[in-house]
Amino acid sequence: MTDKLGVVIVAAGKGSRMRTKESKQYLLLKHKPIIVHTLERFQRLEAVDSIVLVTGAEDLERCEGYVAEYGLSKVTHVIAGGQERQDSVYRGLLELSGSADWVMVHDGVRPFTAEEHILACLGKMKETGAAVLAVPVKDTIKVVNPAGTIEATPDRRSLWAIQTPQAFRFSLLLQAYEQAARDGFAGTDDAMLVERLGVPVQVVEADYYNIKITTPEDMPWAEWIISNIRGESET
Ligand SMILES: Nc1ccn([C@@H]2O[C@H](COP(=O)(O)OP(=O)(O)OP(=O)(O)O)[C@@H](O)[C@H]2O)c(=O)n1
Ligand SMILES: C[C@](O)(CO)[C@H](O)COP(=O)(O)O
Repeated sequence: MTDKLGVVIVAAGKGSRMRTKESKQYLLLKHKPIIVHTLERFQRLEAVDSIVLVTGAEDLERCEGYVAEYGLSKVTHVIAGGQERQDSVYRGLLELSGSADWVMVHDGVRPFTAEEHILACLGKMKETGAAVLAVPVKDTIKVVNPAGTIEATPDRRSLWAIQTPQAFRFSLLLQAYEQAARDGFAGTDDAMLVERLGVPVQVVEADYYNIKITTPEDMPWAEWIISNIRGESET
């Protein structure tokens, strides 16, 4: 059996919560677009065989330009995404079909995942078939009803904030996406689609620097992380 690892990096969102004219994945950090920082993290991993970059239809040429300019030789496909993240991931999976045994899905706007955490996620995936990075929540979380009244306080020890990469046996994730499409089910991450098949997904603890750049206040934090913790020489 072969052991090929494909990566789907999704970057076809509009970044509406960032409220910038330019989509957030193209904002610069240390003179380089965020999406390039993210791609470089996976490009340098020996375990990765190929990367599918999923982007907006209007940004295909720009992204192909980045692939050439930054020598991202593992990016084998640059394709257009869909309306929702789930549609974009599904299109990426279809490109890898037949060439990958394992797959990692990653948000294009998470440029600071530590190499040791990606490798730990891969290790757990090989052992169990499905693993995702996450961190324990630091706040007390409440369930609040539409009238603004607290209904419950879940035990914090069981709550984790889920990140990417999310890593799976390829056939399992494809099956989960096909089933979700048949059922018209929309989830907010990849694990949800696998969970609903009744297949266990393992959580691997990462760190709080693996942020998804989402809203304007994330940018100064991202600048600080890249300057102090996850520069190009750090992993
Ligand atoms: N149709 C979509 C929507 C999202 N994404 C990608 O999924 C990742 C996580 O999504 P999120 O942070 O929610 O990005 P946006 O959808 O761009 O943000 P917003 O919801 O603020 O518009 C991002 O890398 C984003 O580009 C995608 O590929 N295709
Ligand atoms: C997949 C994800 O990164 C997990 O935290 C996240 O769900 C994706 O985007 P969202 O639109 O911010 O939920």
